Amino acid sequence: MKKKSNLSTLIEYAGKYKVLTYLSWVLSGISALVALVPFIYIWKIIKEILDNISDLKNAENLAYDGWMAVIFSVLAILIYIGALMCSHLSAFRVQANLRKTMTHHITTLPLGKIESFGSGKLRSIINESSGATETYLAHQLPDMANSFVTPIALLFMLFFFDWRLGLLSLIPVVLAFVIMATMTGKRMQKKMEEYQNALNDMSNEAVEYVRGIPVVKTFGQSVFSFKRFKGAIDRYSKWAISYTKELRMPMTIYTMLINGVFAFLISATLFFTRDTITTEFILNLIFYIIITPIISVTLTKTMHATENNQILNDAMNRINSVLELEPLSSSTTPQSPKDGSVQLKNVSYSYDGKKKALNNVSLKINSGETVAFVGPSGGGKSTLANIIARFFDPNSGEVLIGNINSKDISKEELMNTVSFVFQNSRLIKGTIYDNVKLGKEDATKEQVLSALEKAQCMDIIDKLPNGIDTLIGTNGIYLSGGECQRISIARAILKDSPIVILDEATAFADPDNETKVQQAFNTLSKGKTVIMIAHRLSTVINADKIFVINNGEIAESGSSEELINSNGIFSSMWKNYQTSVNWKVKKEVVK
Ligand SMILES: Nc1ncnc2c1ncn2[C@@H]1O[C@H](COP(=O)(O)OP(=O)(O)OP(=O)(O)O)[C@@H](O)[C@H]1O
Repeated sequence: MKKKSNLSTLIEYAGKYKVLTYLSWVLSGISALVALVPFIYIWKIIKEILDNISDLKNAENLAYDGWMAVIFSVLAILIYIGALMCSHLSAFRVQANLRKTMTHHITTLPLGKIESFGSGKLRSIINESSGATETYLAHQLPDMANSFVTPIALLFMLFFFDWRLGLLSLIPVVLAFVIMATMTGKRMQKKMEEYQNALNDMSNEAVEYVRGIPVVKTFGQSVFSFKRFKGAIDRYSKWAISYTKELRMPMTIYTMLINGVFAFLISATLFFTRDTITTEFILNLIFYIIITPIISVTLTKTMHATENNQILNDAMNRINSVLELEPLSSSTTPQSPKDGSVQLKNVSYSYDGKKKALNNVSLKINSGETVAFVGPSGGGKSTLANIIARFFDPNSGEVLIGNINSKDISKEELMNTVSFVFQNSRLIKGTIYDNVKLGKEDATKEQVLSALEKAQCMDIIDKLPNGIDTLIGTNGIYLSGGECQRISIARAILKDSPIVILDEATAFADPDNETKVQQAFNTLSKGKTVIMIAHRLSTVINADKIFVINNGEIAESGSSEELINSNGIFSSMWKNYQTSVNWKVKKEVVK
């Protein structure tokens, strides 16, 4: 099947408004034609002046022709405005529909894929790339229709008035075209690509540099940290200098040819018509001198058309990179989980198709059990928890929630069955009430307050100016990491799902916060199946079962007592932990 061009794909997004896009081209083309009519009246004016040079009183039509030139100029502008109105109406539709399609598509994607893609990149594609399509459709396309019609009409006019002058004025234009082709060919497209890369590189390094400033300041590394940023600037400037040098000669010749058509015309015609010069010929010559600069304007617009197409292709490639992300499959005959158990059967997963983050993992967690995933950093604990919450589907194997394959449970029911409290909980920009109510749409204010109380959040509410109706994220009202996590726990308490996954924070700023988060966790966990991604061993000791995850596999499993006595990975982690606790205690005593 023939692949649709980016432009036709884009126009489809206008729906029934796409007719306006076509209309804008037609109007813009007509405006280009009408814009040439005043030149004919100018020709008539010059003719009348030359014919009546001895007594200008006889030139009776001067005022009429002058007015006609003005009327047609205004008419051309009005038609062009009409074209732009049509193109804008359609382009805004396209932009809005593209954004809607992309945001809707994002809601169907696995959460893990969105995280991997990067929220910054997604935001930039939704805003900027769709914005680029609006500029293209609203302005550049009608202009391109205009600059397509103008040269054809001009060509016709050039040959109509005097074919010899027409031919002469075309010589520099053809030469300019040849030079333009060398400047926009394949090699130059590659150069443009290099330019985009150098630019991206420089802006990435700039962001990294700014991000790293606190570390740089702390460690007094100002010169070294600037090195990479400077390297990117140097690479860009080297590219810019070589590009400019390469284009220096063709660009100079191009500009001279395109702007010097009139000079060429004068000298060439004077040379060829030394003996046979007539008034009519002078008239035509003046007319050609007036009209040929339009060629340069149109040609320059054509040159930009290539650049505009490149920008559109780049935007469409980015938009497609989002739309081509595969959504989560959903079952046509969804089933409900039978209980709060979790089972994995031979689950494997790889982020990049090469290295396995999980390798043939099988495990069973009974309803109501509290289990902990522990193990070295990068072992696969988070990946395992993400697969259970269906942030990803495994490459092979099955995940059963309440004895039902998670793919056969509707997305809504799965969300109601599994709660995930993240380590770095992010809150949405809204009131505390809005944030907690996300856990249960139809919750009453009393239920929200009770959840906040159970999650040890009352001290947070008390210090906020408007209590639970305080808008967070604005007016200098921000919460600490531990406070955000407690609000998220309140949300999970309100949701009251049978399975809870807790990604434990690695460190707390103060002991009071730590105790409160711990108490909130305990309340949330009551009567639930709890899966804890544990980063600190102190919290896992009471778990019913501990799974030690290493290199994407379950290296050991059992109760803390069994594992401590088995001389395996957990046992050595435990010994290290004990030593560090003793060390801390001794330090306290010495103080
Ligand atoms: N989004 C991602 N894209 C690519 N690779 C990833 C991604 N997330 C994790 N990985 C890789 O998968 C492997 C398992 O990582 P995972 O985060 O599951 O480990 P972890 O045990 O939770 O580590 P930590 O305790 O440091 O959080 C690691 O090799 C990691 O580099």
